[in-house]
Amino acid sequence: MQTVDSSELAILRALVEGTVQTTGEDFLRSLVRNLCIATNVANGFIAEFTSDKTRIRSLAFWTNGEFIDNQEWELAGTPCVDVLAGKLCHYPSDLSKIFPKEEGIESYLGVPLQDADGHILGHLAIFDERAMPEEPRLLYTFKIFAARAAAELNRIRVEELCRQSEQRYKDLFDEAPIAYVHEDTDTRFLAANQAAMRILGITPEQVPGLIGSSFIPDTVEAQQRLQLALKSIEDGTNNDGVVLELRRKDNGQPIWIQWWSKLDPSRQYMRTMFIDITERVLMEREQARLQAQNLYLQEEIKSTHNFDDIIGRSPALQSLLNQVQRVAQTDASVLIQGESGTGKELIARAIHAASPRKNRPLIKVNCAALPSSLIESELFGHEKGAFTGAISKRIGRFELAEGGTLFLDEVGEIPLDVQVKLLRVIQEREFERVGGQIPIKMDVRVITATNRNLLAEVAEKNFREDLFYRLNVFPLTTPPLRERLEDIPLLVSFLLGKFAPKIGKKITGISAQSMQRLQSYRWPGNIRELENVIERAVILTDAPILEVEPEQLPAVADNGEKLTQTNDASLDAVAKEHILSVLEQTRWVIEGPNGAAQLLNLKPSTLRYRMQKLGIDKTNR
Ligand SMILES: Nc1ncnc2c1ncn2[C@@H]1O[C@H](COP(=O)(O)OP(=O)(O)OP(=O)(O)O)[C@@H](O)[C@H]1O
Repeated sequence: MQTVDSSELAILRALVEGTVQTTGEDFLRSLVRNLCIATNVANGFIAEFTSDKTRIRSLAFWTNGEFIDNQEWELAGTPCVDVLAGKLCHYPSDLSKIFPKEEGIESYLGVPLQDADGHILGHLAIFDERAMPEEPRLLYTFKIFAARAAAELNRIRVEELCRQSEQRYKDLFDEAPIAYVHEDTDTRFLAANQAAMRILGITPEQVPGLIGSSFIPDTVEAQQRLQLALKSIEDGTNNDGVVLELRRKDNGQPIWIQWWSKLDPSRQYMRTMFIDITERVLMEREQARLQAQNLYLQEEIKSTHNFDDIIGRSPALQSLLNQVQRVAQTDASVLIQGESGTGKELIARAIHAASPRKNRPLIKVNCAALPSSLIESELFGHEKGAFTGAISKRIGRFELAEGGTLFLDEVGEIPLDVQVKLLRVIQEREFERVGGQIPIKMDVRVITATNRNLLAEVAEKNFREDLFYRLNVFPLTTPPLRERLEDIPLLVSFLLGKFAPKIGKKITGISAQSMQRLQSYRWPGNIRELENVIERAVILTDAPILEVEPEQLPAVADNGEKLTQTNDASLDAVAKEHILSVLEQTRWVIEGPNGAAQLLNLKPSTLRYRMQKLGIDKTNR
């Protein structure tokens, strides 16, 4: 055993030097050892009580100049019982007589270690085989050591509580279903929880230093949203969270989040929370698509209320219908060529109706009725702000036709730049909205029709050859009416059944002479013209047997072209004259307050379509 420096200073030095450098277990060992040296007692220990307070467990144990392993022992029958009761307890001699269990031990000095609230944290004790007289210096020294020991135990306990609470917070942060990110004020990531990493498609290694704004795609709309979001954070008005569009880091997939961000009181970093609302946004998009489709289909029902069966038994028509039946079962692109009014649209609808897509919509785009600048956005839709006038997002016809068929009528009118895009879309089966960057997958069958000679347009470089072959996988030609004159009686009876009740006339048939007249006419306007002639005759007739007078059929040149007649009274001719005179009057201005469309009370697109149909072109004047 070491000799003791008896001065108070030496004791305090032993205490300070023995414990100042260390914490935790080392501190406790050093404290016990120095306590024994300072008090000149052979044995000492610091211990804690088990949670049921029946046993005692040492944290540091010094015996005769060395540490021994920590141990646990029964409390009952030892002087430690008094210590647990919160008392300092000193047995200067004869300890083993009072506590027979402590055989060979003569003296004992123990004290409870308490926190500021009086809770017992542990127990410090020294004991010896020699007597331990009750000297003030001994008690004084002992109490100083005890105070330090209590402070350290308290510190250890608080540290443990902090560690547990931090762990709880970390678990909560990590495993919360809501995404948490700590970012510095430049949106550089400091930490991200598991939900955030899962939503953003990043790994823990990628987190430090990632820039939050790098998740935002470079589209007008997404960037605008970000600016609005940042502003609302600055103004403190983002209480409901802002919706942001992001791209996942791992696969570039678009995601939408509802985002809250707040500057930490330290102003060093931002506490950001978000939830994944991609599913909701996609559902809303689908809902918008369905609403637009619904609207389109309602219009469609109105405009096709006269849609009826295909009438005719001529071999030319029957062979066409045979091909329709066959091609309908496939997904092949079909190009229907034929003169105006021969029933191309009817055939397109028949293909759709006989195809496996029949329960999905057939969406029609009349490419001639649209100004070329709008065709692209009509077909593919556009994002808000994609171009001047794109005030809100628009869903294109390809999207409306999802799962069904898109019928591009007058496909020869599509401008060359849109032809390139159309070709790519048909090849890759995906497209982007104008001004958008998200590729939209599509499952759409494309049927096209034209009354132009598309091959000649290809030769003239007005139509892309590659697109022509893409569209013309299965070519169909609708025969002109003059090549199936034998269908005229059937068509006439069908048309009488259609118009007479509508106009309110009782007509039972047509005179043989009139029928003969109809069958010897060349029908340059085909069935549409026949419809017009019959409708007009029904209006004019009062008898139950319909008469078609020679003057009701415009004279036709040998090549099938209508002869220009000064007294041409057909509806088309009258309409053409009227439109021409209005156009002259507006100096060929179509749109705007003084445009021809306004004067004729038509939509500009409808007027353009009619002009095209009637062959009205400024360059021919
Ligand atoms: N075989 C037929 N039976 C009954 N009606 C027909 C038949 N073919 C065409 N029609 C009618 O003739 C009119 C013109 O047909 P449709 O619009 O399909 O022709 P189109 O070739 O597409 O014309 P355009 O090239 O001018 O667009 C429609 O009212 C249609 O119902």
